[in-house]
Amino acid sequence: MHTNLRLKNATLNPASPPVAWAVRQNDYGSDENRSPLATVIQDHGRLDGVQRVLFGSGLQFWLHRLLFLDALSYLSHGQLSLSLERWILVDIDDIFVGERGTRLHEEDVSALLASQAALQRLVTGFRFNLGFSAKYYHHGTPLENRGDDALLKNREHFTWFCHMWNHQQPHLYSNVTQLETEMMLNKQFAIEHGIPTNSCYSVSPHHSGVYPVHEPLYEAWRKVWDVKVTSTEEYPHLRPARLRRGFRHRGVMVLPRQTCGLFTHTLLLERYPGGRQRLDRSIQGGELFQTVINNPINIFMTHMSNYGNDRLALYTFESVVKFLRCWTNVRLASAPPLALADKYFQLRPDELNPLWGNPCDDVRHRRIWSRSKWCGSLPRVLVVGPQKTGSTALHTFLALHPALAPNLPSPSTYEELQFFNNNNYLKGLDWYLNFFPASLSNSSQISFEKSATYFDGELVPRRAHALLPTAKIIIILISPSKRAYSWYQHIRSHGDPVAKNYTFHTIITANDSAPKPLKDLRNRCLNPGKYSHHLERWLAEYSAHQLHVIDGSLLRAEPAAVMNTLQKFLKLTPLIDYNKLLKYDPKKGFFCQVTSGEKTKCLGKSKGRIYPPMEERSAKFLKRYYTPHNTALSKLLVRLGRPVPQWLKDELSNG
Ligand SMILES: Nc1ncnc2c1ncn2[C@@H]1O[C@H](COP(=O)(O)OS(=O)(=O)O)[C@@H](OP(=O)(O)O)[C@H]1O
Repeated sequence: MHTNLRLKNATLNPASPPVAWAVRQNDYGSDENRSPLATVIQDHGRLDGVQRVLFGSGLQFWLHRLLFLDALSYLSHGQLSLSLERWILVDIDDIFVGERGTRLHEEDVSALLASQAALQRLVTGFRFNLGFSAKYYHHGTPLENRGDDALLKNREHFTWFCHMWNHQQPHLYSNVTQLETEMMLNKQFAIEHGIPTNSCYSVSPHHSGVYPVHEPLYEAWRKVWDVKVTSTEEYPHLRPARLRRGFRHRGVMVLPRQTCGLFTHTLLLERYPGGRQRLDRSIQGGELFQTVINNPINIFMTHMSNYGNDRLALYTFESVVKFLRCWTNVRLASAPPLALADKYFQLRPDELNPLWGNPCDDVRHRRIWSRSKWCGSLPRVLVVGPQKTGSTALHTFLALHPALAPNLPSPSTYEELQFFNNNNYLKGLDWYLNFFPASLSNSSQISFEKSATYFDGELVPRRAHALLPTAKIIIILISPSKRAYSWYQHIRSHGDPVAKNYTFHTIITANDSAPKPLKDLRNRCLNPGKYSHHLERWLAEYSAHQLHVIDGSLLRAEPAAVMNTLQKFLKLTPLIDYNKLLKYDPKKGFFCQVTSGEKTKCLGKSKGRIYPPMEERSAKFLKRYYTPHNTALSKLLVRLGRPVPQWLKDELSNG
């Protein structure tokens, strides 16, 4: 079905009359596109009850894309519909910054106002949003300086936001005070010239400091300008554009910015890269048009110089808006950034929490990443737990290896950083990086981190993979029943009020009508032991060869053998003989680190506690409870070609 002709002659399904179909001839666009395009057919599905919309020529043709969206909405009875509301904000960046000879004259400002008035008739509430760097005010030719004055004279017709005073990239400043001082200069200028200072919006030259996050920028913005919203094309990456997202950090909402094809180097319509035809294609159904169709909220960045000369930007926006109004029913509107940010995160609340990537994994990000920071020392090994499986012992053993370096201890979370699983993550990447000093990245040591709560943390695998995609993940598994009991003893001895009030048996057997604190404790006690479920979540992010599963019973009984295998998995050199480093301590009942001579250094009292054995009825309950999970674990380990630990075989035996 490639032409109208064939389509006309086709009988889609003779037994299913009438077949409604639509034919459109592509009479729009260049000559090469003029051949008849077949097109879209609707099958009412009278024969088999399945309604269909069939496309004859793929989705390359822009109109077909619109029809495809309509078809989805139609066939799903509106359930797969996009709203027709489209929000547009056009930032004009670099006000006063442009080079001499490229800046606005008085007539350009008049044209800007006229164009804004024309756009306001098509886009409700439209106003150009002007970002200024005041250091360059009056730095043009005499005619251009009159252009600067015309902008200021008409200031109340526009909305305004601060850019950097001197257009300097914020990541080049390591000092908040310096940034604040320069922002204050811009603010002073705004106050003197009656420019409004309350938009709560700002952007940064070349996205510097916004993402990857430069903490001093966020701090100075908040202090000087009360910035609550910014925008960037860089989160998580520039490309692909359709995957750009927003996030919130330190109270600043970062919105994704879209590309409109206008840059500082695109000064003239007639010299547009690829020719005017290319820009027209983008406007008339192409990239720019599709961008507005695909994004409910569009923030476009343009530059002062796009509005001078032959006023490329005015042509672009007026044309695309007219085209959209002509060919679609979208309702175009504009609003100040703060209102747009609220709308954006109402639509996408799941994006509020950021997902930090490694700035060094993207060349563009590396360029706007402060020189005073580093990323080479980020951990390449994560010991993820779960809790009470011997993770502290393993951490101590790993730290004995000369090729490995643990993170610095945290004063607030002690030996564990607990970055990926809780609110420390929202403190930002710098917080985490500070535990892995830059000196590590120059040495031959590999850094590692152990936080035993990572294993079952819902968000952890995804967050860890975003930052450490090549890391090796180490998991220790012991009998989930024993783990649950050890955990109960652990929190009880830490004075947990619920654990103190209830027996282990009451907690594990609590049903869903039990009081909430009891149910919560039951879940925290039992859920980490659903090993296969959590392993699958890790496997959804990391490939199997990055995961190493340790049998916790072996770690306890034969740590040297376990460490030997682990060293090979981590490809560590030199291979260390742990038989020389560890020794069984009969008093402690565990292997401990050999210090001098016959002496050993063991873990503290909180590891290897003495507590009564588990009640028989609890052991029976847990064995039944964990059977489906243990069965799934056994199958999973076989599927991965990993050994099935003896404790797992025992748990699955009938005895
Ligand atoms: N070498 C050595 N020394 C001391 N303890 C050892 C060792 N090997 C394994 N274990 C077992 O580790 C249990 C504590 O596990 P974790 O370190 O993962 O606990 S925590 O989650 O970090 O709190 C701890 O659990 P409890 O016996 O219930 O205290 C020990 O059984």
